[in-house]
Amino acid sequence: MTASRTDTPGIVITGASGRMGQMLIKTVADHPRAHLVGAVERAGHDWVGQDVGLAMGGSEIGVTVTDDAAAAFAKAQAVIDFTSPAATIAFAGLAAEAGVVHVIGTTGMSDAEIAQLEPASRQSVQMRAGNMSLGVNLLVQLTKKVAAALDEDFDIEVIEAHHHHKVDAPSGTALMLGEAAAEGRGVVLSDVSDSGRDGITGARKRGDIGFSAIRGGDIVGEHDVLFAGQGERIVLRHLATDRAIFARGAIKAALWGQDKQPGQYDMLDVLGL
Ligand SMILES: NC(=O)C1=CN([C@@H]2O[C@H](COP(=O)(O)OP(=O)(O)OC[C@H]3O[C@@H](n4cnc5c(N)ncnc54)[C@H](O)[C@@H]3O)[C@@H](O)[C@H]2O)C=CC1
Ligand SMILES: O=C(O)C1=N[C@H](C(=O)O)C[C@H](O)C1
Repeated sequence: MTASRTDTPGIVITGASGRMGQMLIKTVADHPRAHLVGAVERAGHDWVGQDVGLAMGGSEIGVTVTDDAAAAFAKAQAVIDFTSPAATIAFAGLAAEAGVVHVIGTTGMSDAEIAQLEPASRQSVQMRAGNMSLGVNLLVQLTKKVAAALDEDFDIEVIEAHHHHKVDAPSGTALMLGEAAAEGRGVVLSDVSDSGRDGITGARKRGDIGFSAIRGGDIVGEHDVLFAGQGERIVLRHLATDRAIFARGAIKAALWGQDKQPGQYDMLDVLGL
């Protein structure tokens, strides 16, 4: 990791010791147009008080891990947050108070939890996406187009696979793809969503959008959108093999948000898709 220019936007990473936290710290520290100003972990975590570079097993980078998010945010222009729903709701309020861009990658949020983010977005730029990669966001647009072109003779199924540590299902990406398919078809996802099939489920209902989740090993993230018709199938697929794709997208969003008005945005806004 090299020192980045300090005249570039300063970024705080929350959940610093996590899989995404560590990837983000490396990617920000090496980024030519951003620099790391803070690393936040939950109170009581053994990284708190340590230099984040040393805690990650590398060389010192001069940023001490803290559990004082408000103090860290006060020194930053953007916060990149891949943590948990409860932490993200708290960070949204703190980001609004500090007036910094809040990039949210956390998934597994209920509709009620998502609604709790809105008040903060009146005072800060909030960019939230279940997947920050260019490839998945392109796939979202392709899914919408294919779903709009086909009728209900084609059954839509979203199939995802992730590592065995993942705690939420369907994945945030699967839900983005399901929403895109529903939008293309002109229906509301919650009216047609079918997930967690088990036992005597009855025949598949025409028009449903199904979800299946695989969990195993170190799979970074794989998503198929299957359009299954009579005598033919179309499969749109994205395979993530490196978490760097999510980190690069999150930093792009943090930089993009610097001159935007407060409000809620997604990765399609950032990428102009
Ligand atoms: N939107 C996207 O592109 C992507 C989203 N994700 C999502 O990001 C989230 C995190 O994923 P991972 O890094 O794999 O999980 P992880 O479990 O490895 O890391 C989460 C980190 O957040 C920390 N944390 C929890 N509460 C906290 C608090 N109050 N203050 C500070 N830190 C706190 C934990 O201690 C942990 O270090 C998940 O919801 C996952 O689905 C993951 C990859 C890509
Ligand atoms: O938890 C993960 O790892 C991932 N989560 C996101 C999701 O829920 O879709 C994005 C990516 O697939 C990795």
